[in-house]
Amino acid sequence: MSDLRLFITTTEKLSEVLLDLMTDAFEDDGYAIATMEMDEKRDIWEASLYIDFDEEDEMRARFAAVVAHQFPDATIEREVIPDVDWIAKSLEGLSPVRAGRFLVHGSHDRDKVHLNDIAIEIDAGQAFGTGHHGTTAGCLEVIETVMRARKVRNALDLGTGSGVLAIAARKLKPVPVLATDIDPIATRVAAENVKRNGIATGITTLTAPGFHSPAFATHGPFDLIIANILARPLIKMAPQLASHLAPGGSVILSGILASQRWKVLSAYNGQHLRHVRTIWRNGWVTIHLDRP
Ligand SMILES: C[S@@+](CC[C@H](N)C(=O)[O-])C[C@H]1O[C@@H](n2cnc3c(N)ncnc32)[C@H](O)[C@@H]1O
Repeated sequence: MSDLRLFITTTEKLSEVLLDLMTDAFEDDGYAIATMEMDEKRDIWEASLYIDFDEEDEMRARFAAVVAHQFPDATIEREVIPDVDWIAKSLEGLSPVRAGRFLVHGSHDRDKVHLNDIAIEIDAGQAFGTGHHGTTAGCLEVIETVMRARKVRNALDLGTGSGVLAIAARKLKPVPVLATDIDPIATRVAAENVKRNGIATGITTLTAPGFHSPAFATHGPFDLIIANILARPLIKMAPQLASHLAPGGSVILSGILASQRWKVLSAYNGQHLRHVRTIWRNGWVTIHLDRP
């Protein structure tokens, strides 16, 4: 388990350069690497390397050597990572989460919704997706950007979990949304959450592994495909996902660790999709691509 974080404070652009250098140097040794936005307005980012206490001297020297050429003036700072009680932490994940105009909140926080919020009510339960995870929040942010900027006539939320992203898309624009999950419990929870959010029609929930159902052909091709799963299945399903994307369509991928970003990007570039933007949150990335 990592106990210590060594990090360099930088800007968004330079954090990407640092991430590449760090990935090349440390990924094969199994070290966790992350870039995090600390202050959006002032463009302050941190590029971090997670290590054990007893290797601090050695790893600090390696880190300094890796960045020395391109960042000769970089200061390597350190932070001790406190022990976290993850069970307590997950139960505590009940405060509302803001991502763009979306506010994802539990039923006990209805009074926290402001006039201009697009509120999504999800209680922590048996399916993933209360908005607290960096991947969900990243997807919400990109959904808003895409649906405002592009002509989206229908959407697919693959790996819907609690249904949070499908609900978000439908609340932004009254387009048909197909929400699927490999797990029948998730599909049931998603359907309940759709109703609870006052959406009577427009979202179809379906249990299916990957693209294995004729429903994808019936409902597709899609102008927007959102898939917050994990890097490995996303890489594997790149050809199928691309084949269900309409011309000019957009794709939002998440569940990807920062260190896996290039592998996912190259799988989707291989399907002639173009990288538009990456959002980094707590070591996870959300990738927005489109079909030119
Ligand atoms: C990280 S959760 C994402 C939930 C929600 N979309 C969100 O963004 O918060 C991933 C979901 O994908 C589902 N999943 C995993 N592999 C899948 C597959 N091959 N096909 C469909 N769903 C899958 C899981 O059951 C889980 O509910």
